[in-house]
Amino acid sequence: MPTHPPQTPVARRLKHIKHIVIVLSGKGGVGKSSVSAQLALSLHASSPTARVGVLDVDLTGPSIPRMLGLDGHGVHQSSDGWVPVYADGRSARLACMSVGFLLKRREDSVVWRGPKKNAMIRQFLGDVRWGELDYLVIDTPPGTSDEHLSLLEHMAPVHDRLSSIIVTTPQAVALADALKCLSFTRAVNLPVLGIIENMSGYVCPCCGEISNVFSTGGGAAMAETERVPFLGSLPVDTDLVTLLDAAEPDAGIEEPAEREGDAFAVLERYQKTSSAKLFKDVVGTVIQTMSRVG
Ligand SMILES: Nc1ncnc2c1ncn2[C@@H]1O[C@H](COP(=O)(O)OP(=O)(O)OP(=O)(O)O)[C@@H](O)[C@H]1O
Ligand code: SF4
Repeated sequence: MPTHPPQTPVARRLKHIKHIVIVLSGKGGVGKSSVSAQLALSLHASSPTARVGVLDVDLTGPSIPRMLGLDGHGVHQSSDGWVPVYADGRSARLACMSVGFLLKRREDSVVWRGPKKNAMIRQFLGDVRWGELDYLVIDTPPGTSDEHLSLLEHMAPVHDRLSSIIVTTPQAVALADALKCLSFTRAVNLPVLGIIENMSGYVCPCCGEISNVFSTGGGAAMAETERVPFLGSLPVDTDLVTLLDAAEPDAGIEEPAEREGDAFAVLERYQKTSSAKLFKDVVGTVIQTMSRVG
């Protein structure tokens, strides 16, 4: 009788997740977290039944809770592990987990050495009750650090369901770092769904016209040279900043039920931004490519 190797806690937890997308960037501040948040919001909107999770492993700079309007929420520890925070309330189709939910205040910082970060990542992967998901989006720290290696090591049993997206801006320094990221994915045999060029031009808040303030097209050129799909260009969109950065927790609101309103507002308002319209095409390509990869 053939014997199967015992499943690791991570493999057991991630058993019912169809696709896992790791979002990477070579440099900080290029919009990796906002792309992760938009990817989750757009995948959620891509079908009335899509179930999406977002895991924020940017341990020293967690911004996903704020971007999804979930700041101030806490994580519930059940007898069967951590229950993620749902951005869409009882529909429970958009689940989120971040170290940000474990900090007392948003300003608190995480000052951990490598082994503690590794343990936290293992706990995130092995202890969160995601249930059945179509997509799990993982936001990572900039560059390729210990966190990335821990993540891939713990997820080795589900490697066949992993893929990645690389986010860059058009500037030469960002592109050079994005290239390092691409070389990392090749070294660890991680499929790349494509490259996104963020902050590529500027959307005029008056007329919606896109102007090229800095150079654009570097991401597309890099994708062509490196024979990686180009997923699209996202301009600087002031509506997006207002939405993702202004989801400040209201000091007067303490009840979780009232706080839930912030997340619903983000879900609704995002779909009205010009970024959401552009991102719809990105997500269409991502879904198509993912079905070929994993
Ligand atoms: N297309 C865009 N239009 C306007 N603002 C954007 C856009 N993309 C990102 N931003 C803003 O730029 C800032 C940095 O973005 P974000 O936090 O996503 O970057 P990051 O690469 O994840 O940074 P970190 O180094 O913290 O990991 C945020 O204030 C975000 O709202
Ligand atoms: S893009 Fe159009 S509306 Fe916007 S500032 Fe220029 S001219 Fe005015």
